[in-house]
Amino acid sequence: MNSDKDLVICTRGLTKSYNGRPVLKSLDLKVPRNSIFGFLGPNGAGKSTTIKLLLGLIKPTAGSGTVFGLDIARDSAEIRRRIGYLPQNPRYYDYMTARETLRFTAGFFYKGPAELVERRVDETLRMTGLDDKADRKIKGFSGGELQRLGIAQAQINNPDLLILDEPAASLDPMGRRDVLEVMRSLKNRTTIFYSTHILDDVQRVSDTVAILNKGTLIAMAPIEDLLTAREGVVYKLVLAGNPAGIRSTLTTQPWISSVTSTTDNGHSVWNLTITDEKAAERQLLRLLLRDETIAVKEFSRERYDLEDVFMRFVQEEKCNA
Ligand SMILES: Nc1ncnc2c1ncn2[C@@H]1O[C@H](COP(=O)(O)OP(=O)(O)OP(=O)(O)O)[C@@H](O)[C@H]1O
Repeated sequence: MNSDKDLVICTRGLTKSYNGRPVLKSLDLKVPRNSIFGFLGPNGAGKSTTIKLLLGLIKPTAGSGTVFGLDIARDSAEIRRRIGYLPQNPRYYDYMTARETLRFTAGFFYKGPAELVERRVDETLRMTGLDDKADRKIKGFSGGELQRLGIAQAQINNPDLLILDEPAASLDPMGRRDVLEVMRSLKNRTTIFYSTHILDDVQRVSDTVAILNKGTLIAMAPIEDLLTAREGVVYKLVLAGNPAGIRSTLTTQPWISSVTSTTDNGHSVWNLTITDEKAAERQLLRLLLRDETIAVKEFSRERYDLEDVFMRFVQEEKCNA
């Protein structure tokens, strides 16, 4: 696990209530430096509330938090100075061009001689793929272009942390792909904390994910761990021939915890749950190929879809409620 100095955001017991109704319940969030951290949850889960607390725009009812080690209640002005923020519904002056908009933003957040500012505006337009639209009025921009402009604005002062509230929610597949691509390309420059209710986006772009449901954090882990750790790694095999011999060989391997089987079109379809992945990589295929009474039709390592993981966590929450 990360030590606190590797964390850009760290909250402890962070809680927010409105009129006595808790909408965020004792949140312990740890966001590692240089991660693309997907903050996932359905509508109303408390994602925007968390972001507003981190930015110091609202005060916690209980608990505390730090961003860059600075206290979110006490040092919010300093925190905001070092953050780039894209709100859920950004507003633009649509009579301006993209370049004029970024110059305007730079006037507030990027200090330096005019030449340097101009260079930064150019660089930011390039980074967000807007260089060929730089001098067009925003009025005709697509949703995806507007969101990229929003990321460009948030990025103008080279922030140490970008906070994006639902950056791709309202976009069509092309717009979403472009926005996710821009986020991916910024990974080595900054930490990105973004909220979303779209599982697919998290799976495509994040390296770490936290799942929030009804104000409660129900999971937080590197995405790979979340996708594999719940039941161990599963290999799927489709075999032709007589599998009796290989079955008894496999069930005695200490690195296989279970074998379930069905038949499909006369073939045996097996799911093997693996407890030691390295041992499986070394031995499994070799054991199968050694058995001449079977033919291996299919051999694959199954990945859980984040949607499965999410649904399972949410189900468990309901059961524990
Ligand atoms: N100022 C407020 N007064 C009362 N309730 C509020 C206030 N702001 C937010 N809430 C409630 O807090 C809950 C969490 O809202 P929040 O906006 O944080 O959710 P979210 O996860 O960002 O959802 P969405 O994706 O729909 O924006 C909701 O039930 C919302 O109605």
